[in-house]
Amino acid sequence: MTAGILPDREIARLHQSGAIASARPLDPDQIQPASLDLRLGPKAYRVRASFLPGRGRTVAEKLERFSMHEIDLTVGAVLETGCVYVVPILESLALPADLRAATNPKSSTGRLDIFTRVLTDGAPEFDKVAAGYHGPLFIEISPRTFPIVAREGSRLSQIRFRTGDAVLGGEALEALHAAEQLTSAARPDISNMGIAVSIDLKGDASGLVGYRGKRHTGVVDVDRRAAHDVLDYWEPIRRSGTGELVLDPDEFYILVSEEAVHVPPDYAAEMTPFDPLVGEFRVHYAGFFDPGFGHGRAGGTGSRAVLEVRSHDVPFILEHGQTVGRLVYEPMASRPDRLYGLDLASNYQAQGLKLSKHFR
Ligand SMILES: Nc1ccn([C@H]2C[C@H](O)[C@@H](COP(=O)(O)OP(=O)(O)OP(=O)(O)O)O2)c(=O)n1
Repeated sequence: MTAGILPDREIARLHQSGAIASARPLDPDQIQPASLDLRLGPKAYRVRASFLPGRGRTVAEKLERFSMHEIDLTVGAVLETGCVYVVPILESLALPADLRAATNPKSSTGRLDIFTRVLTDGAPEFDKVAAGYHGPLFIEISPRTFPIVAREGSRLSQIRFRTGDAVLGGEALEALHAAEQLTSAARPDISNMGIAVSIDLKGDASGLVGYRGKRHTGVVDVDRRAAHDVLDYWEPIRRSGTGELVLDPDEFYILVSEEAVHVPPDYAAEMTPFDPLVGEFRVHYAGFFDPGFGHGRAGGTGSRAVLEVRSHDVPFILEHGQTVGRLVYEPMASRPDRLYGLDLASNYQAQGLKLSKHFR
């Protein structure tokens, strides 16, 4: 198979062959152009603290030691901020030896500041699924800003499957940018680490720059769209005279990229946080960008990247145009049948500054 990220059709094939098994039939829109959404199983475990199983150990073994309480998700339950939960996922894997995977919170999950990571048996790291992995998947969930309601079947994270190592280096990325214009920056900073994405602090015509999460709000139901009023959960942030924004330590911000970004149909991208050694702040969740995101023929012209930003330990002054992340591009093993924004109920195509789909 050609090196790269597996498209929708190949993910469906993995499901048919049993390499992706599920306790329930897949939801009709669960397979995305370059990823599969993972669904919560019927039970959550409230654990004392986050953990990794480590080599040779199963997550179930560790849950026996660290679980404080079991929660029934068949009827839905509130997951509180500051608490850590582990939930067995409905899908499990029996990957062929040449296929590995990576997981990531869905964009909607990152925008709600729900910290999630996926665990596999024997894993020394979060969010990486070893080539040829056979076994269950578990998700660790820790809501940071808003308490949430989740239930069996809720989709908080997603998985991408890849073969080989085909991430584009600096020169290949320069060539792709010359052919396809990956960001709207006049002279983008391109390196082996990806193409730079910077922050917009000028805002829209009304001067709106972003949002800061409120504290002590009501719950957000992760399965309900346009169900919550923005101002009950978010404080709008307006442009300042100087074009700076001081990030309060441990507050959560939704901001937007200065550049429009573009993922051509034969590629997928991933945003990586800006090197935190350079600053005390970081784009917190970043995430997967689908083939077709921001693509003109898929109705995406002008799509910006949404940036979930936090400062740690000290207040940090962000300035307009500062680099906050990098988009790393990787070819698809073959072109997906469906692109983001085309034939899909895509929530964020052609977005500007956009909160998650749960708000109206
Ligand atoms: N920091 C990020 C991460 C992603 N995206 C964009 C690019 C993705 O292609 C798109 C959708 O991402 P997900 O599939 O993760 O999001 P959801 O599944 O929540 O949304 P949808 O229902 O639209 O697929 O959001 C973004 O603007 N900013």
